[in-house]
Amino acid sequence: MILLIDAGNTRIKWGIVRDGQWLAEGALRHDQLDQLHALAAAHVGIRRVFGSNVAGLRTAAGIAEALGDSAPAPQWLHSSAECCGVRNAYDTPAQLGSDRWAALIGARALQPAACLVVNAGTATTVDVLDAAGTFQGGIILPGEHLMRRSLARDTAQLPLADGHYAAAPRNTADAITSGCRNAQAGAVERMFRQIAREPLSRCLLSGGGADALAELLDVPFSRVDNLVLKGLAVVATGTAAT
Ligand SMILES: Nc1ncnc2c1ncn2[C@@H]1O[C@H](COP(=O)(O)OP(=O)(O)O)[C@@H](O)[C@H]1O
Ligand SMILES: CC(C)(COP(=O)(O)O)[C@@H](O)C(=O)NCCC(=O)O
Ligand SMILES: [K+]
Repeated sequence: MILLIDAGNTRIKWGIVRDGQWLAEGALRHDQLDQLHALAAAHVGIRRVFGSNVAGLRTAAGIAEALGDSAPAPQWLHSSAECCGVRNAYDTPAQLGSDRWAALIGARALQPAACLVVNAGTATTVDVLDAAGTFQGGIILPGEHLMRRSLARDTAQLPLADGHYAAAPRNTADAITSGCRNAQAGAVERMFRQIAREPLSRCLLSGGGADALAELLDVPFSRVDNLVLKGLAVVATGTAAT
């Protein structure tokens, strides 16, 4: 049994796999890390803890401390030039966020064709994976919530809006929500042009903001829950868990 952890800037996602099957999955806020101990203790036989952490050294230390003696010490994925059939063309491969790297590896295992790997979290990342399995590059933009928060923080008149999406918004809250969501969808649709002509090409959409984004997208896509965890399972076990 393996405990997999995807520590992002907003939430810590976790999953437990045994013999290629998911036994349980969930998510914690950063102030709920202490729950990890009970979680690990409830699954007797965890032989490895493997994760991606883009939330800083304090989070890594907090996770290790919270697990305590309930599980082995966590090991963390580092982005590299090649892993599980995926090649990393980043100028400095190790600089790529390990969550992006895990998601690319998970995507390749799910879909052996050109694909756009979209992770809509605190930040939104949109990464181009070609048909040969090479990560060609990708973009980072603020996620929808972060966009909305930045408008509230750095303008005099704009509130922290929780409006509805509209094609032609007629009030401030809807204008902000729709603008930020259009920015997300527009970025994905523009990046998709790079692979649109490839056979069977599509987007794989994951992350806390994926459902909102999916409602708007005008390109072929599949929703995949916890793609980062799925990629971590591939790295840890050599195959995709189901
Ligand atoms: N209903 C929603 N609509 C749009 N975005 C959402 C929604 N719910 C959550 N999110 C986004 O999902 C993020 C949290 O998702 P998650 O994938 O766990 O992020 P991270 O990996 O950065 O911790 C939030 O910061 C927010 O941007
Ligand atoms: C882009 C990210 C902030 C996304 O983090 P998240 O929104 O999932 O919390 C993270 O992948 C990161 O810190 N990357 C390092 C820089 C890079 O990938 O180039
Ligand atoms: K992300």
